[in-house]
Amino acid sequence: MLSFNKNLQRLFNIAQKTTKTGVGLMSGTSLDGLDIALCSFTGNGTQTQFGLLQFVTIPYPQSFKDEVQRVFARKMADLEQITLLNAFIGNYHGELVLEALAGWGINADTVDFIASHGQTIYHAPKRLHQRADYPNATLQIGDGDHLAVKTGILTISDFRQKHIAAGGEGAPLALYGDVLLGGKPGENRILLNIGGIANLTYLPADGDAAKVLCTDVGPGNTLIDAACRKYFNKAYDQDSMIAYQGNVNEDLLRALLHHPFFEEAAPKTTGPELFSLTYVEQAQLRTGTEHIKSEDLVCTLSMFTAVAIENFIKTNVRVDKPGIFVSGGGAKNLFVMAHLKQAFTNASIADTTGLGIDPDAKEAILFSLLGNEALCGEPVAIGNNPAVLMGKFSFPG
Ligand SMILES: Nc1ncnc2c1ncn2[C@@H]1O[C@H](COP(=O)(O)OP(=O)(O)OP(=O)(O)O)[C@@H](O)[C@H]1O
Ligand SMILES: CC(=O)N[C@H]1[C@@H]2OC[C@@H](O2)[C@@H](O)[C@@H]1O[C@H](C)C(=O)O
Repeated sequence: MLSFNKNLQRLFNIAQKTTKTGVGLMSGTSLDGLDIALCSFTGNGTQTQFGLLQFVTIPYPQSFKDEVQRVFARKMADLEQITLLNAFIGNYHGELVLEALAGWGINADTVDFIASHGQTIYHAPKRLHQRADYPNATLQIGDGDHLAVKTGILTISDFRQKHIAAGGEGAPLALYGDVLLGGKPGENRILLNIGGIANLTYLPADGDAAKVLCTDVGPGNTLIDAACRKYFNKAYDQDSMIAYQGNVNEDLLRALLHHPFFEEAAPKTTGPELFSLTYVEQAQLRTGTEHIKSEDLVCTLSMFTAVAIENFIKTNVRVDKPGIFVSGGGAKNLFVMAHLKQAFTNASIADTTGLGIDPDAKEAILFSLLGNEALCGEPVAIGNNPAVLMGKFSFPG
């Protein structure tokens, strides 16, 4: 009798289950913590029935953030540190999953799969590295084998490489989930995620997948957070309290908005490799605004995020009365949200709660959904994005 690896038998059994339970993990560019979403899935593709069973963000200790910051978005970094972190993060994320499951009173044996994004440490689309002989590239660490062995749960990880191999920039992957969960016939919708970087998916009212647009649009919270860390020793500008104490410096704002990224055709991606404090300091030097008050700097950076989003939507998504649904930590940035509401008086703007999606959980849900597709889906053609199933399988035993 033909015998084969037990892991493959287990994989086959999970893929055939009518309803699957999956854990989605997202550790974003803000480095605030690990988002953990426990979801149930029946079916796949546009027929997916999905439920968010539990969600938690487990904050990272400062010591861990400091260790990741040593290599995060840096052109020059310590190769040993990257190697150590790759194993460490995989194992650490496994521990955090076990902690979350224990907190929910859920036995790990009842979970069919983990879908893990890992931690992006460098994102290098060709538009950034500009080296003709090299492809688009991106690197997420926190190896899936460590998660699988730590938790005993089948783990699917490293989703972005297939996207690049098939012609994409490795991001944003949000569209694969947004199309399945967020579209509504008869409504033009924009699903805007304001994380470290801001990205959006435009879902047209006629449901035409060819017209769907998903792209990064510019900085989200990354510059605001970096300035808060440097000048106020705070992780972020809670409820925009600092921004509201300052004024926008119009010269600096104009200089910040002056970069070829904003003129490039979508879809396009970016990251803190470009939008860093170095970018801001160069703009300050050009405009002689190095000595403005720190409150004015945070206020101007908040306006930069808001205006970059406004400009993108007004130039590229010219539809009447769109419904704009915001997710990510930036949905709580009062200053940015107030500007968007003022800029789009003909649109309805709310967070994604109205879609039945917890705004903080959206990206973790996305990865659980991509995991479900990796197990039992079909490649879907959306806009000019690669029609591929993404993710690599790691077995516990
Ligand atoms: N109450 C609040 N007021 C203002 N900003 C907030 C608030 N709560 C969260 N944020 C912002 O949201 C950020 C975290 O957002 P989120 O978790 O969506 O980022 P991420 O998932 O790491 O990013 P990305 O999607 O780019 O990978 C914080 O760093 C902070 O800037
Ligand atoms: C390389 C990378 O990690 N990109 C992230 C980042 O955070 C927001 C934006 O930049 C987006 O392009 C992407 O994440 C989301 C989950 C995505 O792929 O849709």
